[in-house]
Amino acid sequence: MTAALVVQDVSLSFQGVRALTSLSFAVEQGEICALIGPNGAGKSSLLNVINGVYRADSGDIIVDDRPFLYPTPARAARIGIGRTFQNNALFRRMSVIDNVLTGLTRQGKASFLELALRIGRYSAEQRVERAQAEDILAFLDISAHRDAIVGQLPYGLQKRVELARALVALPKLLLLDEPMAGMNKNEKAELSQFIADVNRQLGTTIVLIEHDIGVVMGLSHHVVVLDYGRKVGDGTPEEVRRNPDVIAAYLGTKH
Ligand SMILES: Nc1ncnc2c1ncn2[C@@H]1O[C@H](COP(=O)(O)OP(=O)(O)OP(=O)(O)O)[C@@H](O)[C@H]1O
Repeated sequence: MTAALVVQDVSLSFQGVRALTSLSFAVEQGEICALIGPNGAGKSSLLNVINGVYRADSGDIIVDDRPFLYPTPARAARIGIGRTFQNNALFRRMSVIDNVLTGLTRQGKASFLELALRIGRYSAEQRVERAQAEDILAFLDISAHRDAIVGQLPYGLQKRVELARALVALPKLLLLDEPMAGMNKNEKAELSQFIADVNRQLGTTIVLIEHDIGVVMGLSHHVVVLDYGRKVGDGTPEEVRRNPDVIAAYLGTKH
């Protein structure tokens, strides 16, 4: 089976601080892979390398068997990589539907003139995009909030809107940076269910960073553990839970 993502010998440093050191692992198609590790282990940096926010000092990111050369976030979106961020990055004063539509802005083919005059491919594209956005709102059960101002919604719903925005372009690979951060138990259970539905029903491969080990064990098929930028565990949730190096990395660490 072709891996959806291969991280191959990736290293990254910031002015001499090593964030990632010779990191390698593979994520199979259709998997939910959790990245775990103590604060500062390099998890967010790794997501930033995968979707082209940072350029690795060395090593390769391989997506669907093809090296992802000269990565940028725009190129990542074009090859089917979607992303949410650790801190809610929604437009708080805009409506839910308008926020979700911003997840599609790079897809249109209408010319500048068509856009300016709102003619030709512009209106056809708008109809298609609107339908795509409505579909994803329905899938995540937030259609009733389509016209609500995002900043006025409860936090759990805002996180679901963020997921909708990342999903509206139907990415093959979805990167979620701490999607449950700041949530209570019920909100976590609800979002976990939606993430599992996305994975099963849309077939999206998912890589997520999560600190709540209970959520990780319940949701993921595969767990990769980082500590000080190095991989210290890689396997099924059960294998990782029994790995003494992983236990050592977590001992004395509050999560
Ligand atoms: N833009 C940056 N400039 C300088 N150093 C950075 C930058 N981003 C990350 N680092 C450093 O790289 C290392 C890894 O950080 P990173 O944020 O990737 O860890 P993390 O595992 O995501 O942590 P957390 O769980 O706290 O989000 C840390 O030492 C951090 O201080």
